[in-house]
Amino acid sequence: MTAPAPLLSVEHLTMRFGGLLAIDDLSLDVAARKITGVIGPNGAGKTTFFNCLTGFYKPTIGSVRLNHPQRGVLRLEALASHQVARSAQVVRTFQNIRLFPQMTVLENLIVAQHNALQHASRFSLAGLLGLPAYRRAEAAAMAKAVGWLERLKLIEKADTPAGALPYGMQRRIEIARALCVDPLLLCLDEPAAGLNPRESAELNELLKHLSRDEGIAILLIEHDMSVVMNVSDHLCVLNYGRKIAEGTPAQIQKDPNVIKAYLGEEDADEMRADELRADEAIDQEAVR
Ligand SMILES: Nc1ncnc2c1ncn2[C@@H]1O[C@H](COP(=O)(O)OP(=O)(O)OP(=O)(O)O)[C@@H](O)[C@H]1O
Repeated sequence: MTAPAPLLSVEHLTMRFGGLLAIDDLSLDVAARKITGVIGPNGAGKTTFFNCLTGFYKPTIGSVRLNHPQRGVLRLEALASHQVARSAQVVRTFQNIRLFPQMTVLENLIVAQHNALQHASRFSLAGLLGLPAYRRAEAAAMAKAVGWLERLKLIEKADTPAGALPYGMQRRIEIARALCVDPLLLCLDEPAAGLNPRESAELNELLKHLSRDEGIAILLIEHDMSVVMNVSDHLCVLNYGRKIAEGTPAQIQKDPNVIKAYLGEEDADEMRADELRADEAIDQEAVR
């Protein structure tokens, strides 16, 4: 049986800022309906990678092809950021929370759908006159927002200003807002940052639900290993802009290049020596 075509194919992606090579010849496939984690030490190029995928940066070299089920192959590197979200249905969240804090949770989710509403209003006239097409689009936007708030267990907070809610809940609202754009691929930049262990565990469940039950592919940048190792189907490790390893979480955890990148050469040697000593101790114990 042949493997299904990847949802996203990144080929030879390179991003240069003057003399700095932030992404260095990166190639990576992202599977549909799966969670792909992108990890690496600070400054490895993870956010730059997201910026190249989502139209915020034009890569210096390389291509990013999305296999859209209805629209065929789309070249993301040639699209502006609003087209990446609207036409390619590749949606992202940011490291820092970007909700409208004075608006209610529900309003934040409605605003995310302004493109659909703008179209239905034919850029204001139909909206001003309250024509049926606009009213239908408004009702659909409301139903979608309420649906996601229910599924993400946020419905009780629908009328609360987003800025008044705890940090972990605001992170969840950001994900709910991104879901209102019907993503095929959801790119999450450190969604566990600032969460306590209980909130991180809830995030794990949510991400698994979105990929397994809702069929949404997720690209996940995350430093919190309790999240990324738990939920990822596949991992890509970057260091100084280069891919240094790729595989399942179990493979990545024992990859010597990854251990070296995170711990440094000396600490990695020390860790290997500790492991050898522990193995020897077990062998001696077995002989006795
Ligand atoms: N707009 C920019 N102009 C110049 N250099 C940049 C720009 N954006 C990122 N960089 C540099 O590119 C490199 C990669 O940065 P990036 O933010 O992608 O790393 P990261 O892996 O996301 O790091 P962190 O985990 O700390 O968020 C860094 O050296 C950073 O200083």
